[in-house]
Amino acid sequence: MKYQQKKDAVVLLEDGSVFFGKTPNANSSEVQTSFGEICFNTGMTGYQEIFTDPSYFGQIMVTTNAHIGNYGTNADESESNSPKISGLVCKNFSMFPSRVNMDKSLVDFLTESNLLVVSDVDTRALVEHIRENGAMNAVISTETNNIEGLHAQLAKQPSMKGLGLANQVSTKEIYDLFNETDQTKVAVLDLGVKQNILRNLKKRNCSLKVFPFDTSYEELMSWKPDALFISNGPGDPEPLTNAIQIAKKAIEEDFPLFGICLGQQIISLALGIPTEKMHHGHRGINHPVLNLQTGKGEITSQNHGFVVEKSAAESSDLIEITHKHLNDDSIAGFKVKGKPCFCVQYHPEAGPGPNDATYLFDQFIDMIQKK
Ligand SMILES: NC(=O)CC[C@H](N)C(=O)O
Repeated sequence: MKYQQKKDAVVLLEDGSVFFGKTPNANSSEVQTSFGEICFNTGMTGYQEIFTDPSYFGQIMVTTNAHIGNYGTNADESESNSPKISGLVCKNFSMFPSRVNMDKSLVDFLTESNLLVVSDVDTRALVEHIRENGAMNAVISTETNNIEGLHAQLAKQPSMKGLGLANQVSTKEIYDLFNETDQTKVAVLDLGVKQNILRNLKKRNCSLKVFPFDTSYEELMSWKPDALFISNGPGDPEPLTNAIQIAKKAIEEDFPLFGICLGQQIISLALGIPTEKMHHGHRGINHPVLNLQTGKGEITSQNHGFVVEKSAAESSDLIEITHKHLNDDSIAGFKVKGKPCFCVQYHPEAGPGPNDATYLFDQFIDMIQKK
């Protein structure tokens, strides 16, 4: 058998808390260790989309759904070319997946990318701990007898606050996604873009050119796009000065601009409205949002650990807040007054998650056509 016996493993948090589990995929003769910021996702399904979402780069994912891996993986369902999390912590990890259209087991999918899985963890206690004590760095390891040594190494890891990570996940080369029937040229600034965003734009007859995170505004414009899109992505938005400059120029020049998640944070910083680190973030597929323009609720997919500073957003006369998160009243979306520019903190593309908010892509196309 390819994977023999489960080996003991540990989840150690920055505050010294220790949770024990087993790993189904560590090489039995080697020690394996991985660092990252610990976070949890409450989605009951969609683990492959979550693990391959580039916004999770640098994070160890705890899944609250008790069964992970039971429907395997399928190459068509990835949000990028490989898993992007730093490691997985779960309760029950299935070694015997079953689904008609799966092409690989989750254990193979993750092991091929050298990703450590720690299962059999009391994830309810772990999640409660993160909820109460906030986001922090953690290490997962098969080195269960060296807690002190691991803790010393963990103390040297950088904090997620202040960390720019788009350079780790953005495309290295410019690439095109064209359709015969394409009508609208959209330049995508790739800070870690999810495939489902590109699919949603293509579905609406957009010709896309995807640019690396450090492309200049002038180079983006030299393609003569009709609009600009700033993507989701990992890390703190604040160090992404080039992206912030691009948003600033687009807004100044009345150039159509749409941003999702990290994209919203970048647009906010471009307007001088600061962002801040949240206590433990929003990550799941049933986050309720109120659309303040229609008065309707939307159930949304979310994945963010930073947020636009609420008091600064509310007192800014540059923006109109269009969406609010119904759990904590945080800023879920805004538009820039008098400019063809809007953004949301959540994921209208879903992947995974509900499709309540896909109208935002239509709104983007309408905005471009009006312009
Ligand atoms: N999904 C995203 O774009 C996340 C944005 C940012 N990295 C955050 O955690 O808030």
